[in-house]
Amino acid sequence: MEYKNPLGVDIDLETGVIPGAKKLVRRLGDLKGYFVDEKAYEELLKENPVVYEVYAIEQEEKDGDLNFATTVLYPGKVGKEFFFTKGHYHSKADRAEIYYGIKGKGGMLLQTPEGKAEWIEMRPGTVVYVPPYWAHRTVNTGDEPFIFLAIYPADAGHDYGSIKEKGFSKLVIEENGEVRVVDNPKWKE
Ligand SMILES: O=P(O)(O)OC[C@H]1O[C@H](O)[C@H](O)[C@@H](O)[C@@H]1O
Ligand SMILES: [Fe+2]
Repeated sequence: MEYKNPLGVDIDLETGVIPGAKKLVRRLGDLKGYFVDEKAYEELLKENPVVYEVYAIEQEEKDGDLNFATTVLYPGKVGKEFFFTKGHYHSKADRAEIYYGIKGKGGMLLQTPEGKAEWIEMRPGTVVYVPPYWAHRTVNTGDEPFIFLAIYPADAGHDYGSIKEKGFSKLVIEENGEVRVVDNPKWKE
């Protein structure tokens, strides 16, 4: 039997950086078609800001193993809609996930394949359980970076297709200075 080495790393709780992790950067340009207000999207695209960064420690895609990653989701809006992560189902759809809020303010939109949506607020210390089969997207509803940790099965994979095409049935927007979760007018069943 060949054993893997255990690993301990310290997440920088101010910046979300995991030393030695693989860094992924997603700019607004990587999120084409994701926001409802296309005019506001094109306007902000001139600056093409970084929307989020992911620091991941990933293992081979094997049953039984675990990956973990921090995400630094920057504050901002496209029209009324707060910045969010793409959102995905797992390729192995029955794989669950755990999120843990580290810094800032936001939440998670979850959705079943039938379009039933849930919104869970997250702040530092919040643990969110993502059950099998639910798509999940995080949203920054504050004015500082929203940083969280996620732990997920190494063989879960990311299935972006249906969210990219259809979006979530709910939007998280700012209206009169308040955070609102409203029906998505462009949602396609
Ligand atoms: O992949 P996205 O939907 O863009 O979300 C960004 C990332 O958020 C978390 O860190 C998850 O653990 C990652 O698996 C995911 O890739
Ligand atoms: Fe996931």
